[in-house]
Amino acid sequence: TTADIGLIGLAVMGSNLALNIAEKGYTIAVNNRSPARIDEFVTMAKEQGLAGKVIPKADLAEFVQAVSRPRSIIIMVKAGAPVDAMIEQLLPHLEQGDAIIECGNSLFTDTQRRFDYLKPKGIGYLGAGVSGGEEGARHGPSIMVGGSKEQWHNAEDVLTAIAAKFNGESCCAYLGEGGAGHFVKTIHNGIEYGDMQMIAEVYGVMRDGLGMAPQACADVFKEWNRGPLNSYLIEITGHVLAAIDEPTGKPLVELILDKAGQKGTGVWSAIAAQQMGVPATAIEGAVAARSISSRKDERIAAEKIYGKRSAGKADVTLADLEQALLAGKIVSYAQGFAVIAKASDENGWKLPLSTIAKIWRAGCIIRSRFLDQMAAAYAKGDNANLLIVPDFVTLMKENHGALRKVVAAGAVGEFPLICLSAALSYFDSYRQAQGTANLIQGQRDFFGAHGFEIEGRGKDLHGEWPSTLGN
Ligand SMILES: O=C(O)[C@H](O)[C@@H](O)[C@H](O)[C@H](O)COP(=O)(O)O
Repeated sequence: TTADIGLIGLAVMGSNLALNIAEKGYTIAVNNRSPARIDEFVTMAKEQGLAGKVIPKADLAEFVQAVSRPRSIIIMVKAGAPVDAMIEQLLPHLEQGDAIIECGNSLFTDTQRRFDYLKPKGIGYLGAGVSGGEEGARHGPSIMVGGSKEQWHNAEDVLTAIAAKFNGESCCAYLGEGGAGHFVKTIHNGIEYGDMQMIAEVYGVMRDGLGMAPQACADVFKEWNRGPLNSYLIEITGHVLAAIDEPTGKPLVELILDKAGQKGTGVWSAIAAQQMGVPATAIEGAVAARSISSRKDERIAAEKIYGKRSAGKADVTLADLEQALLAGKIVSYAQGFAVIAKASDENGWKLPLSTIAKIWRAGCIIRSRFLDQMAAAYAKGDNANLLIVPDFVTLMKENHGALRKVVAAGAVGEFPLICLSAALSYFDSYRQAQGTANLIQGQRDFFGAHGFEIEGRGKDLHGEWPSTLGN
């Protein structure tokens, strides 16, 4: 028998994807740098009754031969140089029309480069962003595919079959050429950062401003998961806050060190937004908050200098916090989708915003009921900023008051609300017809003759500025 598809890289995500593929009835050839890991995988497949669908091959040439042509070979190795090394190892064994499907968290410019490198060799390259963590990979992730359209059709059945389903619809789609898939995954992660940071900021107000214990906070998040905030991140927040550390019997969350890790996709999404001139303050705020959190010693020292926050009880209700979170989320998604829309134009990807919202409704980390509303809103046509899409205008009008109240209480109450306040200021800037950049234009012209525009008079005008020499 030959395999329908091949997979190299049997670490957690790779082996779970392979088991998912076998479970969906496809025969899969597997390979891994260390042969021992292949044996472990075969044992796992046996335990799950899937061994009949697995063709283990330690030798790379034999592995490639075991996959039916035109071949689709998934590689699940560490992002960066290991991907390029894997491509070079595979190339001598591949034939015209075969394709490599790279499913790691790769930087989209690397994916674009690899796509361009392999195209003249007649080898297809698909950069597929896979979201949903270990559980998602095993039982149904969200899959954002970019690259060679022809080879996508070769792998389409398998990838759509293994992906999560929302109302029976697969959360896997082809999004565009080159690095389109990995770009969309990167922005998914940027939005994920924003969601997580806003949830953490609200938890901070509950803990320090309303004196709530972790279990009480957990109960509130469980309640919110039955409402408009229904989402995977709200759901797991309830579980994390309710978890008890067995050895001590204490709430686990209170023992976890408050230093957030980050592997890079948040930074990539913030950089991409900046480079395209699309304001993504919520994503940038979330990245910055993780960086600040990592400076634990500095924070301890600074608290000694300035003292602990002293402002007492926060003047907000739980309902305010729920609405503020919803308003903050709308702004963060508006920013994320604006970045995607701009990247689509700049790269000629024609990214289908409605489809992206659709494939994020299940399987991925940001999956939520909210995304179903967004898919419907974007299906109505224009790629406008979410903040002016009718359905979301109503939601924003109903909820920005609470965001304002929470951010104001945060400022007075000495709560660090980097993300929520960034979202509010973006909203107020975006809805302000007459802003203050006129002064900046004057200042730029004053010190650098950069020019300014006066409507009806001209674009590159200059002021007669006094000299400041000697001042
Ligand atoms: O969509 C997903 O399944 C996750 O986003 C996944 O890709 C991974 O968990 C993040 O990359 C972690 O990112 P950080 O380490 O940067 O939080």
